[in-house]
Amino acid sequence: MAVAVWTGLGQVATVAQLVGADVGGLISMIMQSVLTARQNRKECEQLARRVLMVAQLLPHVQEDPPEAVQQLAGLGDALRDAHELVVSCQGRSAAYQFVMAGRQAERFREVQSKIDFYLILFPVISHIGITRRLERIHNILVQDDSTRAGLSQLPQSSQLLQESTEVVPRRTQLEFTFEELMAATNNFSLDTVIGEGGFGTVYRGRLHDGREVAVKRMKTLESRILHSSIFPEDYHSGTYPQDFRSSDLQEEFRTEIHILPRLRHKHIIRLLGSCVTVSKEAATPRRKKGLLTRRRKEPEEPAERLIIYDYMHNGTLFDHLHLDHGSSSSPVALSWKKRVEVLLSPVTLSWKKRVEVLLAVSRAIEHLHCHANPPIIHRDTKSANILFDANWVPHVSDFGSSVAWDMASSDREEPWLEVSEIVGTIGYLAPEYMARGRLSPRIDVYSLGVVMLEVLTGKMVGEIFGDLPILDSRPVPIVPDFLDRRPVPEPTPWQMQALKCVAWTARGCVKLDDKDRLPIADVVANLERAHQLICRDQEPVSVDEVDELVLVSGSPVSSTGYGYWSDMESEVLEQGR
Ligand SMILES: Nc1ncnc2c1ncn2[C@@H]1O[C@H](COP(=O)(O)OP(=O)(O)OP(=O)(O)O)[C@@H](O)[C@H]1O
Repeated sequence: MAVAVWTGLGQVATVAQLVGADVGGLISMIMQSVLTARQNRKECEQLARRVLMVAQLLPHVQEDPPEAVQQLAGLGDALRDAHELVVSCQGRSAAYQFVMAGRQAERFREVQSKIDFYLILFPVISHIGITRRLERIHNILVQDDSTRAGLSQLPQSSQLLQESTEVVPRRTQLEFTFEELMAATNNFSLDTVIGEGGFGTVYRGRLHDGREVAVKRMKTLESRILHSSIFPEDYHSGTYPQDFRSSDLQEEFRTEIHILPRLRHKHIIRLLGSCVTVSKEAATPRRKKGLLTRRRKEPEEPAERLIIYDYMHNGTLFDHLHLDHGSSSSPVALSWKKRVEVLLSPVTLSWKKRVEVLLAVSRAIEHLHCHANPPIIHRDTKSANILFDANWVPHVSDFGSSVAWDMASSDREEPWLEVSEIVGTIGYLAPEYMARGRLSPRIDVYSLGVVMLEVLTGKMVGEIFGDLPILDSRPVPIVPDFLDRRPVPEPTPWQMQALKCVAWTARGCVKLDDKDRLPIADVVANLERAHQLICRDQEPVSVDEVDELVLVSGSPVSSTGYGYWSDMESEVLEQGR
C-alpha cells in the first residue's frame, strides 16, 4: 500500500515540494509504524486513516492557485509529528505508558486536529482553483457585452449564453497568438487566401502540429471604409452608415466565438479558437513634450480579431452548384485545377449526394432550433455558407449573424420578435423578416427552402424566383426544365420520386406566410424519406411502390412514376397544401 501511495504522490512532486517535506516517504513510514505499534493501537489506526486520506487527496491538488497551495506548507510538520507519535507507541514499559497515558491522548488529539485542518483545506483549494479557471474561460468568451443596436428587443445572445453556461459545458477552445497564426499562414500571404466575405478574409493555414485550419481575419473598420464608397471626412465625423460601425465587426466576431463553441454537431463547422490583439497605440503610454503622460482610459479597440476553424477542403455548395457564375468567395478566382475538381465533384454529378447534403443541412438547422440551449437562429443560411470537408461531409458555417432565440419573450399567438436590423443575404431572406423585421426560427426554414430549390435547379437564387420577394402565389416551377441536368439528363424513377419529395418539401419551406411553413422537424423527416428513396436507385421499380410515397407533412405525392411532373400534377400539389 505504501508503494501505491508514493506513486500517486510522485505525480504532484511540485505540490509536495511546496509542502517542503518528503511527503510520500513520511506517509509510508507512518503506515509501516502503525502496523508495528504496540500501545494505543486504536488511536494509531485512526491517525493512519486520516494520513491515508491525505495520501489519496494530495495528488488531486493543483499548483494553482499558488497562494492557496502555500497554506499546505505546514503539512510536512504535521506528518512528522504524526510519525513521531506513532513511533512512540511501539515500545516502552507498561509503567511508563501508564504515567504518559494522559499526555499521549492529548498528543493524538493535537496531531489529528492538525491533519484534519489540511483535509478541510484540500476541497477549499480545489474550489478556488476551479473558480479561477472558469473565470479565465469566461473572460475569454464573454467580453464587454455592449448592447446590440437594432436588436434591443432581443435578449442578447451572449447574455443568454452566459446565463446558461452553468448548466451546459462549453467546448474547449484555444487562444492563439497572432505570431502563431502568421506562421501558419505564411504571414497571411495572398496565396493562402481561400475566401473573402463582408467581414473578413479567410486564409488557409497549417499549425505547428500539422493541423490544417481556416483563419478568418476580421477586417478593421479602416479597411472596410477604404474599400467602400464612404468619404474619409464622413468617417472622421462619424457619419458613416450603420453597417460600418466597428461595433458590427466586434459583434460578428463575438457572436461567432460565443455561439459556435456551444454547438456540437456533425454538420456544423467546428471553431478551434480565436485571437485578439490590442493596437500598440492603445497599449503604450503617450509622450508629450518630453513627458510621459498616461492616456485617458478609453475602451481599447482591438487591432486584430481572428477566428480559427477546421479547414474545409472541398469548397462551398455554392461553388459546386454555380461554378459558371464564379466562386462564392468572389475575389479569389478558382484555379483551372479547382474548376476541374468542382466539375467532377459528387455534388455537381450526383443526385444522391445533393439529397444527402440537404438532409445534413436540415439536421444542422434542426439542431440549432430544437436542441441548442438557448435555440439559435442562423439568419444567413445559404449555399455559400455550406462547406465540404475532405470527405465531402457538409458543414453549416458563418454564425456571425446568428442570434439566440428567447422563446419566453415571444408571444404564443405571434411567435416572432420585431427587429429593426435586418441581416442576411438577399434572395434567401424570408419575406416577413425582410419587409417587417419579423424574426423567428421560421426564417431559417425559408432560407433552407431556397437552398433546396438551388440544389434542384442548379440555378442561382435570382434566376429561380425572378424579382424576389414580392410574389404571393409563387408556384414551385414543376416543368421539365426545372431540374438541373448536370447530374443526369433523365433521372431514374427512384431519383425522380426523391426529387419530387425534395421539391414538395422546398415548397413547404418557402411559403410566403410563415405560419404555413413546414416545421423543421417535418423538413428533416421529408428529406429522410427522399434519401431513402434515392438510396433504392438501382432497384427495379413498380408503379405501386412509387405511389407509396407519403410525406410526413403534406399530401401523398401523386405520380406516374416516370418523367417530370405535369401541369395537372402541379395543380394537385397546389391543392395539397
Ligand atoms: N472553415 C473554412 N474552410 C475553408 N474555407 C472557408 C472556411 N470558412 C470560410 N471559408 C471560405 O471563406 C469564404 C468567406 O467566409 P465567411 O462566409 O465565413 O466570411 P464572412 O466575412 O462572414 O462572409 P459573409 O459576408 O457571407 O458574412 C467562404 O465562402 C469560404 O469560401
